[in-house]
Amino acid sequence: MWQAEHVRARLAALYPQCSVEILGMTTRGDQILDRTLSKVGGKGLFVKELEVAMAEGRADLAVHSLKDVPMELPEGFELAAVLEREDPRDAFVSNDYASLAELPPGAIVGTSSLRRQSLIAARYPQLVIKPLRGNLDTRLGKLDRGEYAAIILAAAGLIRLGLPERIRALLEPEDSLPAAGQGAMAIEIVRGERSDGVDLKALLAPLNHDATARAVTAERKVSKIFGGSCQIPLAAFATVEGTTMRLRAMVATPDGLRSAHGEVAGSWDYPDFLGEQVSILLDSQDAHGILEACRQEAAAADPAAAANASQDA
Ligand SMILES: NCc1[nH]cc(CCC(=O)O)c1CC(=O)O
Repeated sequence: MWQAEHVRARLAALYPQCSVEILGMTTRGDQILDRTLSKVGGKGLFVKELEVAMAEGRADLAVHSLKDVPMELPEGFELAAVLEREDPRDAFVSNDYASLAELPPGAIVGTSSLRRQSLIAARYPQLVIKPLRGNLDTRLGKLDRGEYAAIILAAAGLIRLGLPERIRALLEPEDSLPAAGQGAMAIEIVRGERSDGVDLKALLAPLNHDATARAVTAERKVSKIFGGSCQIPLAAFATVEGTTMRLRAMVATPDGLRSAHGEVAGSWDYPDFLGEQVSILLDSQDAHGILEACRQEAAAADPAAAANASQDA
């Protein structure tokens, strides 16, 4: 809702003659709180209901956290704009400890992200990772009630909701490489002109942030190459300086014991190419073997879920 309101306010400032209304919706991703997303169908759960509303003409655009948007949109939909990225880093949140390194052995860390789980398990094998779902208030409430010693959240969500003081430490990309698209918002529309001839994409173009859009294109290329199953800890993070893009990526097993890392840099004019190049680097460290191991492990644990799952960042 914060994100929708942000887009509404920006459109109202750009087009004072237009009225922009928010149609609040709850998605399956918001409702399913007892299971990790990877087990119930992944990212698509946050966008499907909004696409139905657009297809039925009840809404013209949908505002998403880009991290939750599947790599391939259904036929007839497109991303019209990617907004300037908020802080893309993961945040360490705790009432009693200042950093992951300070946590005592056996301390319980909350996260339902396989990527965060894998990174923590690799560096801090003495910690215990427990699932954590729900909206931000729910997650913080569980921390405050002592169910966890610490939790890991996207800094962007805490900042947007006015809770930056809850961030005890920001995890640097070197330690916790962000998920593809983390911290960026995207606006999805029905492809093509509206029936009344309005070109929504052109109207939304001023909201597009070029450097962010190029960076997330590279990141999402990596997700596309290795994606398809939510059972995979996957990170992809691009930064832009001038017209040079630097792209880092990682795939790993959930236990963090096997991982592949890569980094490339090049012109920001070829984000897909950079995504392919870094994927080749990962493959030279047996990334596909790692993914296969993840798939087999997931299928053994829960065959039905593994069959229809997609990426949960
Ligand atoms: N998967 C849920 C989700 N999708 C986007 C964000 C945070 C905001 C963002 O990354 O833009 C979160 C929560 C989290 O990761 O803590």
